[in-house]
Amino acid sequence: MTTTTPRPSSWVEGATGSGFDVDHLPYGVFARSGERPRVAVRIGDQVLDLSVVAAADMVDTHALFDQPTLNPFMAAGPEVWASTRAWITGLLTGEAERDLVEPALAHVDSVTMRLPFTVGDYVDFYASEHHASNVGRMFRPDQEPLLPNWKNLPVGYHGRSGTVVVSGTDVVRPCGQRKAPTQDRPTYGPSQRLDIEAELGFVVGVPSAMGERVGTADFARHTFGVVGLNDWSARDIQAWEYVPLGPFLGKSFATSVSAWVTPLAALDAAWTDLPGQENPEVLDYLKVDGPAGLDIAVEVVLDGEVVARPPYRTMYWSPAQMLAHTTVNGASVRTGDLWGSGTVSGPEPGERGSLLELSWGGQEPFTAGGRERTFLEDGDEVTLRYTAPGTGGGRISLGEVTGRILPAT
Ligand SMILES: O=C(O)/C=C/C(=O)CC(=O)CC(=O)O
Ligand SMILES: [Ca+2]
Ligand SMILES: [Mg+2]
Repeated sequence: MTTTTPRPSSWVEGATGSGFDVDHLPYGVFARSGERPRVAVRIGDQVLDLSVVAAADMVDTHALFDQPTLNPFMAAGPEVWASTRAWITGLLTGEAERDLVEPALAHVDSVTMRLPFTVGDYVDFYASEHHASNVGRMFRPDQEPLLPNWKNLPVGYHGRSGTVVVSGTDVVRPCGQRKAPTQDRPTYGPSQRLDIEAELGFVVGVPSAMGERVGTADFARHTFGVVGLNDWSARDIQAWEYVPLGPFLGKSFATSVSAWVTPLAALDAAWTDLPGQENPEVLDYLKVDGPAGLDIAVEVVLDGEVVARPPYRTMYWSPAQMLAHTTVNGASVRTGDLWGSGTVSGPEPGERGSLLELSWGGQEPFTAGGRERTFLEDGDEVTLRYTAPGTGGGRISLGEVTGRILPAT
């Protein structure tokens, strides 16, 4: 892990120790009634309207912030990301432009946060060895838990970008076909095994051309940042439909992402070694140089209680390998492409990132809010929280993802 020099704190009240000081500075899109949505950065519990301060400060990229999505800023590339971060840090730590900044601050609770970027393609991976082994044991009890390809390539599937929603959006219980092994015929109806998947999402900033491969070393040139991600999953629909082409309607009804996108630069102190890929050794295009994993701590909150603490650093496949694999056939990526890490599960029972695993297929209920629980009930609210070491010596809080289950329609 990199050693860090403490950075100055912001003069914004409450920023110090909030997880949202100047060592973090995540971006989002906010709106107030009657106003057009614009790009903001978060400091403490305040949103700073970047469109206003950039125009007043005559920043030459100011037009990137007077936008309803982060896409134009994300496409602008690493030099603009770095100069913007340095400019914002100066505004929020120095006194010189405080008169300009203060009127552009608003409490997060006084604005509505929008989906921060227009999602291009959404791809979801399966990068946790512990999750993949647990699911394998439950879905395919008569086979080896990990299929032969699993340690040779990061397994993934294409999801549905049009149903990616921002944190706080309610999720209607999906209906679909399901067939329990004990039934002769499938039935149709509301999912009875509705679940969460605690994941991280990675967002592409700089596109690549068709025919070009993005190597693992080029990860930071293309990747803008990280969001919290809940890949809601209907296990009964999934278990019946997934053979042989993979998840389809069991996961396409909603995927929630955090309103705040943490730029990669805020994770400089979080890089850590992968758990190890020696047996088998991976092909050359998947090799990584140096620490490629991320030390991000996840919390799953159900019914107001933390029910799991999945550690992202235990993931087998790194984000750089997922991007390299996505483009190794010459497929291009676009600004706004989103890829999910796959469910984050650690080796311990209390580190599992899905209710499927926490309740072992519904057979071993766990407790939350003083009650026995298996899958999601109508009215349940689930929040995923994420923290990582910051470059200032403390921890940063990545954007949380929350969603409530509404009854099937
Ligand atoms: O092994 C299976 O059939 C199960 C696959 C998944 O649940 C896919 C998925 O969303 C992967 C993940 O989030 O890790
Ligand atoms: Ca998933
Ligand atoms: Mg999904």
